[in-house]
Amino acid sequence: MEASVGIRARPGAWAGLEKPRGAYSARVPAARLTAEKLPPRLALGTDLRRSADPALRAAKLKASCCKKSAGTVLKRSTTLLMKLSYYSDKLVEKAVGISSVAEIFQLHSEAFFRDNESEVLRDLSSMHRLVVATGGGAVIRPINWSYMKKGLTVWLDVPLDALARRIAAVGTASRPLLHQESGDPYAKAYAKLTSLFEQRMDSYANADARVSLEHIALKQGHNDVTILTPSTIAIEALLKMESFLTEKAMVRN
Ligand SMILES: Nc1ncnc2c1ncn2[C@@H]1O[C@H](COP(=O)(O)OP(=O)(O)OP(=O)(O)O)[C@@H](O)[C@H]1O
Ligand SMILES: O=C(O)C1=C[C@@H](O)[C@@H](O)[C@H](O)C1
Repeated sequence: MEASVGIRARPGAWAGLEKPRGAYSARVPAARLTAEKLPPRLALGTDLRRSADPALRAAKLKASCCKKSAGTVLKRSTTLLMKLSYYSDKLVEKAVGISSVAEIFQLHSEAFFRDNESEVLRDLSSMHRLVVATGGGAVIRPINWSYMKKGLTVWLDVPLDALARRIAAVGTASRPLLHQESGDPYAKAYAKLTSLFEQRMDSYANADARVSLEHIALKQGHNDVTILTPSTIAIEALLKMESFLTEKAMVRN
């Protein structure tokens, strides 16, 4: 996850959640964004097709900017609307017949990976009712936006420090654009993520909705993005998508 929108949002996409999952329940402050407090049409498991909101009813909801966990939650949360969720990196691996992105970069090249990534996104763009978590670099090719914009795009905006900590904790071997043989893994990952983000931030800003983990944490009264759960992030993504659709409908009318 060198990058993250594509909804991998910033390089590194979403989340510094490297701690054991069991630890969260004790540490997570009571979330303000609970399913009960959501408008009924966005409550988890609700059939969005019956929504009173025509924009939501009509939406072919395709969130191409969520990462794997948030994407999975989004799919589960909208079971009746979404049928499938995909992670484009995995589809590229499958298409190429090589089991890791790192190896694809090594045996072929970044350009070869990007060509395959574009083909995967093109194929997904003709499908309906799915959630796609893209690789973080998917944002850099304008053609990919023409595919991703067939649906709703969401930028999961994760602080670079949280991304660097998570990456340093698990190692950079699987992340070809971040991998360094020597040096402090956190410092190297942070420096590289920063330069990638500088190159890509205008592209991430093309997303229809931005979900800032910093903002969610602040709403919950703290500043630790590492304790936000995929469900909390997915709920915020649904709310942001709803706002986007509402504003779009208002402009149209
Ligand atoms: N249900 C969960 N509860 C808490 N943390 C989780 C949960 N699911 C995943 N995580 C953690 O959230 C972080 C982000 O996971 P995820 O795989 O979605 O991110 P990603 O950006 O797709 O990752 P990568 O870029 O490495 O492919 C990981 O550290 C993962 O361990
Ligand atoms: O940010 C990037 O450019 C990348 C992110 C990963 O998901 C992979 O798609 C690949 O490692 C490139």
